[in-house]
Amino acid sequence: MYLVNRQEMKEIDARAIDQWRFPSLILMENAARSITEALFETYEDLMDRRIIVLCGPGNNGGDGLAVARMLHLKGAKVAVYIVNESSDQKTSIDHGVNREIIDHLSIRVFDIHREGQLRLLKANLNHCDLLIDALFGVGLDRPLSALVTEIIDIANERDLPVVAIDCPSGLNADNGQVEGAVLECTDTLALTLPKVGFYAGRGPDVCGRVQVLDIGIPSEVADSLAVKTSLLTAADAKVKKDKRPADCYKHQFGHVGIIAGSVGMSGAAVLTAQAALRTGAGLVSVLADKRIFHAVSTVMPEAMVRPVQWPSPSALDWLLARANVLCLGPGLGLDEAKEETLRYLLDHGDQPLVLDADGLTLLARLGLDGLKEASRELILTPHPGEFKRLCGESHDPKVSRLEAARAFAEKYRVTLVLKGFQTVVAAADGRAAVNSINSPALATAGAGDVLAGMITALIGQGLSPFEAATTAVALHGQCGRNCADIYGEDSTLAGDLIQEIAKELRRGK
Ligand SMILES: NC(=O)C1=CN([C@@H]2O[C@H](COP(=O)(O)OP(=O)(O)OC[C@H]3O[C@@H](n4cnc5c(N)ncnc54)[C@H](OP(=O)(O)O)[C@@H]3O)[C@@H](O)[C@H]2O)[C@@H](O)CC1
Ligand SMILES: [K+]
Repeated sequence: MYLVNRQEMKEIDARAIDQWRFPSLILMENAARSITEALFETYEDLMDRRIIVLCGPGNNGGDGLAVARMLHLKGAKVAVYIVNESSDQKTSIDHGVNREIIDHLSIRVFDIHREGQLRLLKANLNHCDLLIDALFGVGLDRPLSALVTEIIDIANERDLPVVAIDCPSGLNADNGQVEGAVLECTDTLALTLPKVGFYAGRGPDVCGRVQVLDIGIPSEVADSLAVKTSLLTAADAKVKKDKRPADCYKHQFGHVGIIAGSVGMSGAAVLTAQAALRTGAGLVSVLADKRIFHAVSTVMPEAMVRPVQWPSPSALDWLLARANVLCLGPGLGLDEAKEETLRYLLDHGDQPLVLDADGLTLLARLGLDGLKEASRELILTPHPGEFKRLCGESHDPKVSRLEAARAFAEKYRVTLVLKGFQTVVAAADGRAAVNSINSPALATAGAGDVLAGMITALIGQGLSPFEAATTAVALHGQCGRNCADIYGEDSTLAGDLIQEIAKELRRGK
């Protein structure tokens, strides 16, 4: 699903109106109907609640007025407060139309133009059971005024359920930043598409549950725009590849080469390889330090494990001659021999290479300058600490994770998987995706090794690095959610995730 910024959303609305000839009032009416339906679905006792709709002067406020009308006509208890402090009390055209309609109904409508008029709102908020936020949507383009800030502060103090129409007021839909105040919402009902700001900065704290509502704009309108950002949802956890033919053989499904594990970290090699096998890799070869060879090979009879004394160009040549994709790093260690191993691999072979964990620390030591000229596709999977190390001096904590990941991937011509809550995947061509399939169960040792194995296996089966990374990230998140249900968030093991890969892949067929 596309994830849009303000400009893109406005452009989609404008094209729907100008090129697809949808009257904007019809879109507003559709929006209000979808929002009203969602409210009834989300709050079963909606008819018993005392509802306040806070409206701003623009179309977001117009949505609020139309929703208030629909709720009122269904018999709900609604009061409307319209906040408009512009000197001439100007409103958008569609806001004006909806205001006229509502003025002919028996709904209580109050105008607030200045601070002295807040007394009634304050009193009514004490007896309110649901607040609908229609102050500002994607049109918020400057810091909030003192009046609006005060209203938002008063509402936040009440600890009420708050439903945002399109976007929580005060949240910058481009980057999740907040200047001054933001209305803390229980639910955000996003119109047409989710906004980038929900998944950046303060967004995740203030949006609550996000639902995306259809308001009748055909999907072709968004397709006609070159939107480069997407949101990974459950639909992305399905592997987009053909069903295996009846007469298939293992060499059709890729040969994954893994360089991982060290004394004390043999499990990292095992988890990476098992995850690759469960994700459909036809063959998996592991180069493992000879001191952990037995530990790795005995628990994993399905993989080909070669004992190695690092550094070993001959072992790497052996792997390069066989594997069609490589993964280096999980539990590998950081000694000189490993540095030499990575250097050798960067200079030899043309298979896509996934660098994870220690592989990334080694890369940071070697320096990133050569990456742009690399003869192979590189996929880097850092957690925030490793990313900071990779960026070095250029790391800017003020830049959002999404934009930092996108800039890095473009600059170094790599696919970047910036892990964490709402993992970001970015491609060298500027595309990026944010994952919404999260689970605290994934915060466990070895979960990253599993993800690295999954990404590598999917590349081995022919998916592009970006496709493989986005699919694996969503699938991994879904496995985390399944494990949280089965074992609980606290007790999930990385190995449990691997069992879930099998169930999810079967389900996705
Ligand atoms: N277009 C469509 O087809 C559809 C749009 N839809 C809905 O419209 C929303 C976008 O509507 P929008 O563009 O009117 O912007 P909106 O979020 O209401 O805010 C702009 C207003 O607020 C004002 N203002 C801004 N910042 C301010 C501040 N800090 N402090 C005070 N005032 C401030 C600004 O004032 P101005 O700059 O004009 O002086 C203007 O009056 C969108 O999120 C969705 O909900 C749906 O109905 C579906 C169809
Ligand atoms: K809003």
